[in-house]
Amino acid sequence: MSARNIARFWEWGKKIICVGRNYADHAIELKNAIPSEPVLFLKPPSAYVREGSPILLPFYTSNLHHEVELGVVIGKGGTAIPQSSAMEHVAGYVLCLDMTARDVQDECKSKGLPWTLAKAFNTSCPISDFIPKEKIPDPGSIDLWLKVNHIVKQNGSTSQMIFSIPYLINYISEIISLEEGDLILTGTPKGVSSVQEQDELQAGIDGIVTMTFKVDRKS
Ligand SMILES: CC(=O)CC(=O)C(=O)O
Ligand SMILES: [Mg+2]
Repeated sequence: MSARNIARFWEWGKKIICVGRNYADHAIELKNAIPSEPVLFLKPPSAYVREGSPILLPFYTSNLHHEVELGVVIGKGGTAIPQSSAMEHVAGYVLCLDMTARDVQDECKSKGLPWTLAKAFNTSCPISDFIPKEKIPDPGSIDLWLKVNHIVKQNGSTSQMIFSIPYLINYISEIISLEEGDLILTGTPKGVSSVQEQDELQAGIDGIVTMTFKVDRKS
């Protein structure tokens, strides 16, 4: 059997752990409180979609939002990983979209229900190519941007994160053991907005990666 290649981690079927409300400006734009501890939720591996395939609009939403986020790919698993050694567990990064059916999420929130339908549907996690760790020496200070049909909607720096990557790795791994190939989505800056069928989403980290996805309806 050939050795597994971390650069294709999305094929391994591991966990996708998402952090919500990790940027104060986004929490404020959605009228959410600024959290004192990370807000966590999960996506299944079936949420992954790669360039060349479309983001599919779920039939039950009329308000699908983009959220551009930095994804942290775990290279070495662990439980209760100390912040001081957390970065040793990182293999690299991907640029991610946390596609969110906002109307469904609002309804779930008002009824006290989990966000699964809003966040975990097929194609809800578009990702870029794998970015080796060495290419981003300081992941706590990079700019993420996203355009819809060539118009800039999101442009934020990971320096605005409320909880840093080492803090998140420690916090998450105290509760959910991390494994090689797991992905952590670290939250989105402000500027989320609605997308429609046939829209083109482009996102990037300057000088590092860009990615383009079309929005479509399941035929
Ligand atoms: C309100 C949200 O959808 C939380 C989230 O995913 C975020 O990135 O913030
Ligand atoms: Mg998000």
